[in-house]
Amino acid sequence: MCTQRQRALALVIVDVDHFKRINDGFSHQVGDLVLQQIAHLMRQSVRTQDILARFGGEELILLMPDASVQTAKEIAERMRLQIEQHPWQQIAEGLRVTASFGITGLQHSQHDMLKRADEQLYRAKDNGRNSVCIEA
Ligand SMILES: Nc1nc2c(ncn2[C@@H]2O[C@H](COP(=O)(O)OP(=O)(O)OP(=O)(O)O)[C@@H](O)[C@H]2O)c(=O)[nH]1
Repeated sequence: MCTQRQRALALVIVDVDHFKRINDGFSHQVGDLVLQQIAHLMRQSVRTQDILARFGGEELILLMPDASVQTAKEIAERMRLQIEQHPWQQIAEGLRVTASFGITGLQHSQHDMLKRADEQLYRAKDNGRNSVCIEA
């Protein structure tokens, strides 16, 4: 019989809060700058083995090999704070930006990870946004 040790993997989905309001209230160009800056801030906090990619319009996805959901949560919490505290007014006066995070991991199940991370993201949005939710 063959056995294989299951490695850890965490999946994080990040969605900018009220992004439509940013586009409508400032401009599409400001919206684009916000997305670029968030990707830049996140890249500073990821490890070399992590994969950060754009996923659809205003969403980013982060794949973290060998990370538990708990580790991913700590890193996501740091990113959330960095985004909240970034001096956005340097891009446009009055601009404030937050993001919501949904996280799941292989430790729960290998099935439907994207769907499950997305469910956590929606929980974060429901909790008032600017928050990190993990699969319990
Ligand atoms: N500037 C810019 N806007 C984009 C891009 N891709 C998607 N969008 C916009 O992102 C907005 C996404 O809005 P919604 O999905 O309604 O959600 P939201 O306003 O972010 O609100 P919540 O997710 O509920 O907090 C839409 O208005 C899209 O037009 C892009 O590349 N650049």
